[in-house]
Amino acid sequence: QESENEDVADMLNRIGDEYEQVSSRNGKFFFPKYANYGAQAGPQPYSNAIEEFDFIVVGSGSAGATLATRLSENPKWRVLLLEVGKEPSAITDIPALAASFQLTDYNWGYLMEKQDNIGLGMVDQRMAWPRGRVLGGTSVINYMIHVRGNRGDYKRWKALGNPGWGYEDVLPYFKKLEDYSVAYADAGYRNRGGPIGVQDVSYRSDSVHIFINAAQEAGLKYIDYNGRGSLGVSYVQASTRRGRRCSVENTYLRNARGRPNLVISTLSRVTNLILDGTTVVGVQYIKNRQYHTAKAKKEVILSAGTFNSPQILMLSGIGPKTHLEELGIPVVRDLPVGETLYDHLTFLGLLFKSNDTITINYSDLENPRSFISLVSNGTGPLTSLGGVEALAYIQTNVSREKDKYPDVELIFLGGGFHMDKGALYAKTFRITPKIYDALWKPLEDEQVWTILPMLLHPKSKGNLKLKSKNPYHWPKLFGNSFNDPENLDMKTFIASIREVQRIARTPTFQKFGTEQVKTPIPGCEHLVFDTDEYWSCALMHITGSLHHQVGTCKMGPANDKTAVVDSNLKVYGINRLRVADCSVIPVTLSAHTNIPAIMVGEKAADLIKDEWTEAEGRSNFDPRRNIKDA
Ligand SMILES: Cc1cc2nc3c(=O)[nH]c(=O)nc-3n(C[C@H](O)[C@H](O)[C@H](O)COP(=O)(O)OP(=O)(O)OC[C@H]3O[C@@H](n4cnc5c(N)ncnc54)[C@H](O)[C@@H]3O)c2cc1C
Repeated sequence: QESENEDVADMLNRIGDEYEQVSSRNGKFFFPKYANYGAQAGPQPYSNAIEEFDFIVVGSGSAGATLATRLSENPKWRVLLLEVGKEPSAITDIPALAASFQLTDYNWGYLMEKQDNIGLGMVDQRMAWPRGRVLGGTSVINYMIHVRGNRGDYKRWKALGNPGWGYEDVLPYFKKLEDYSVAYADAGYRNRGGPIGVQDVSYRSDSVHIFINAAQEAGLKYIDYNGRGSLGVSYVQASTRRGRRCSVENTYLRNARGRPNLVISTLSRVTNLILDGTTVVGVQYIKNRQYHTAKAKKEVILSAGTFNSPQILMLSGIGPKTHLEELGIPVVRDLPVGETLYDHLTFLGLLFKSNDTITINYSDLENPRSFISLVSNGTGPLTSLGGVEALAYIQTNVSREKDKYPDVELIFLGGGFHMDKGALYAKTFRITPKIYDALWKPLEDEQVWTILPMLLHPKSKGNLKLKSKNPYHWPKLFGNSFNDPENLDMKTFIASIREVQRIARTPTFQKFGTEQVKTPIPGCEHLVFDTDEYWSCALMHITGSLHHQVGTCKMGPANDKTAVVDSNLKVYGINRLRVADCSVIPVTLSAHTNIPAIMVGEKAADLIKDEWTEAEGRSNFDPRRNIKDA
């Protein structure tokens, strides 16, 4: 089911789908025709009052909630935050349950389009591309791995022609957002007192200590990967406080909610921008099956995420001309929206057995005492980030970088998909029952740990297109993975598998009888295990996404034909419109993307405050004060 509410979708389809200019008491607006059908049954075109705000932020995820919180620090500005999802529940704060929220309606449930050389071991050959649809967005359903990325990532970002986005520019925001308490920290790069807690995970299996020692024995340095450099190994750092999730909802937003100038509207789906020529004057959204209009005196900022910000732009006539014309959407501005999409892929089948009891004991999670430890002192098995215990950043021998720069992240799990007997983890990755039964089922009672190698800088580039002009239809998401002309993505994966094998062969691991699981993956049995050909086949079957898609509203200078926004996050050729979320990130990052998205939200707030405070004339109000409560 590609539309999450067929009822409304059908109704919208019945109404017809021409676009037209609509006059209202507030002037002439550009609406899809189906927005203006007051005589028919169903949603009405307007709620009674058209409310007016200074700023409208669309989407309350990692970037949007951060931005709305910071903008509403100015009591003179009225800010509207629109979110299609509902409120999260206290259960989402429990780190060990992270994976389970993907199977709830807190997840949009997007799927990558079928491709013939990847996802062969996944249901319908389609990879899961989950996204949070809840107040707080994906920060409410993610795994809470706290990573900023490598200095070199931001060097590349700036070098593409984006002043203000180099490492020295963004570091103050990474510091501002955090409140760290990890034991091993590169103190000059860290900060206390920000909204997002950063902790070590209190619960660790024996296997993670062994991994950390073995990785060092194999030559990796122990590091604070959020410090000056990120090549090396470390216990995972978690976006938690007292062992519980720090989302942007329960940190930034929850403290800002009492402000009379911040209006938060959940269950509100923005369908399109309202344009007066090429100036954005507001948005149209559906709430309670009724159309509403909100006007923005200053700006609209799209923070609907990598899939939905480009969707809203295109539904509003801002996007690739030919594509919009194919769908019958009148073109307001021809821009390469959706034409860049990078993702982080991971190989799911690198499993190692031990003859000693060293891995996570899954039944600890179900023990009532674990719940008591979490509630009473924020410790215990339930603080585990869904089994993620350590990270290592490596540069494989096929990397073409001259500088020291990681090309793969190794994610250490002190367990694996076998732990829940196929009930959850394998399902979230859409592994077919045939593959689960062959590879993981025989391991259900064994001591098994897993390494997920994550390709940091894929050479393949995907894209996003609209399926139709119906706002309830999912956009089409093309990963286009493993399609780089030199096959470097596949080669880097294979090189990383060799590195992991080297770590597993260290005396430290061998003391525990460590042995790679050699069960052939169904579909690859005809190949000799552990040859490059075997791993290529395995990669085509069980490589999954780690959900770090970026780039669909790419930032770049005016002469960059792939750019949608400039370095101030402004959409080219359109007035009073910015995008602030992962979609603007123009490069692959050596990071998971929650913390970079919050950084984008923080920086967007300062860009906007600077511009409008200047315009309004400076007053005693200091828009950059670092409020204590948020
Ligand atoms: C399962 C999973 C695990 C992850 N684990 C980690 C991790 O451990 N560490 C990490 O750093 N990153 C992780 N990530 C990635 C990271 O969480 C996301 O990249 C980041 O949160 C995205 O932030 P964003 O602001 O771009 O968008 P989002 O946080 O996705 O926010 C977009 C918001 O806009 C809303 N929206 C969309 N369309 C509309 C509309 N039309 N009208 C109104 N509202 C709308 C959405 O419902 C959503 O709330 C994970 C992602 C997933 C899916």
